[in-house]
Amino acid sequence: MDIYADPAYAMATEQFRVIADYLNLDANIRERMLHPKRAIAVTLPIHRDDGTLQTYQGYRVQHHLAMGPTKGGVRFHPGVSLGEVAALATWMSWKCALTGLPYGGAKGGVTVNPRELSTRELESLSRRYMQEMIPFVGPHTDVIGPDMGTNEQVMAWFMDTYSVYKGYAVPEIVTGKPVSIGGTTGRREATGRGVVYLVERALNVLKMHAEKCTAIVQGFGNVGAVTALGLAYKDGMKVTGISDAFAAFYRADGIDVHAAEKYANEHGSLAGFTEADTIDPDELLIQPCDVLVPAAVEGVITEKNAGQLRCRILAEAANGPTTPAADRILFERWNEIFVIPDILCNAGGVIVSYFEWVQGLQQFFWNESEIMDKLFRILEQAFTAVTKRSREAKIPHRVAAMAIGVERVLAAKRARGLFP
Ligand SMILES: NC(=O)C1=CN([C@@H]2O[C@H](COP(=O)(O)OP(=O)(O)OC[C@H]3O[C@@H](n4cnc5c(N)ncnc54)[C@H](OP(=O)(O)O)[C@@H]3O)[C@@H](O)[C@H]2O)C=CC1
Ligand SMILES: O=C(O)CCC(=O)C(=O)O
Repeated sequence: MDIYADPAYAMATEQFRVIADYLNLDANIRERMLHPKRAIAVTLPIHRDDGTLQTYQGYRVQHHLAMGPTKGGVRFHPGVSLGEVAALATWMSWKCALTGLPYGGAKGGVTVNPRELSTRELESLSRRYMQEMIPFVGPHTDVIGPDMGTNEQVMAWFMDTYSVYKGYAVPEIVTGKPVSIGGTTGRREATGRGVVYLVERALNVLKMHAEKCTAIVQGFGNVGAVTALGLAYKDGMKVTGISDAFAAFYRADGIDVHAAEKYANEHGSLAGFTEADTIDPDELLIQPCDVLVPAAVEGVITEKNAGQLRCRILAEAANGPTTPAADRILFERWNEIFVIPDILCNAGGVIVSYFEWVQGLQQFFWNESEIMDKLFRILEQAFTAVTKRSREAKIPHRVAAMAIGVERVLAAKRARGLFP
């Protein structure tokens, strides 16, 4: 659809076409399954600290409503567009269905560089975004969570704005919020810990030993940093490469990831980190390693570099890191590169968000080991289902993962009589 014209939406559309062909879906069903149910675009005016009024563009896309409320994060990033948000919402649908969560997919975003805002400006923007969304979201309609550029504090402002409007605390409107206001233990680390768990499962299938492996992680935010720390200090891997939006680093003998984390926390980015050599960010992705983890933006594995990747496992922690053209190359290399597709690889975040929502609705809280046990059980089921389907049908992991998700959404829509 033209209103969603964007490279990310073109990717989501093309990926869906591959699955629809594989599942032999007829044309009417394809249309009905792919296009988002609702798209909301809002203008967000805020007063800057210098007294000027500035407007930002915000979005929320709710992909389908057949299985429960919609669910997904809100992204604050300069590259946000309606089409990107629609793509991310679509991927959320397949991810939630693959992992058995009772949700349709959603995503939100604001076209802004949050680094350019003061804390007061960021609070104003976050509150205004939630104010504009109040008619369209709710604990049983659409449940908001974090994504790139947003964090626990932003979730707390969202929750407070919604609760003040309602007149009572509604923690279950938002997940990824601080534990002090009804957040869950384990959400902050959930996505990265899920990535680490799935990498361990892939190593197990490939009969590889973590302590003999090297890893490169692109992106050093919530997901990338937790993943790099887990691979290094839980699994004993040598992390030879890391990067963020400002700089990329490589060290064949291994990077001290704790030192990098400390540096990034103190300086706001990895730029200027001296305990590894700088490297061109594009070159970083094609260095030899056992595990490559893109954990930043979409479309970084392309037809240009897919043939040059020298990893054994590609763990897609980011949403949509691999373009369809790159995918075709990876399909040909599927005996060389074990792909953990994004909708499986980064599902730990939304799974623990689901636990947070359930705990909020019940006002009954679980401890961290209960959360992690339940998280790993769901990831294990999804990993087993994807690899089994792939093995039996001789299809790549992404096709298997998406096919399971799409089939489940289709089954729900059929059961409700949404198709004639
Ligand atoms: N947070 C979550 O729970 C979930 C996140 N995801 C996905 O994981 C990915 C990362 O999200 P998250 O960690 O939350 O986001 P954060 O905002 O916490 O971190 C993003 C990281 O990516 C870096 N980055 C941005 N652009 C580039 C680039 N072009 N090259 C290299 N690094 C870059 C940022 O650098 P800098 O800080 O310098 O800007 C930052 O280190 C996204 O695709 C997101 O959709 C998926 C599931 C759940
Ligand atoms: O926890 C959430 O709802 C956000 C998760 C998310 O946005 C994602 O999985 O991409």
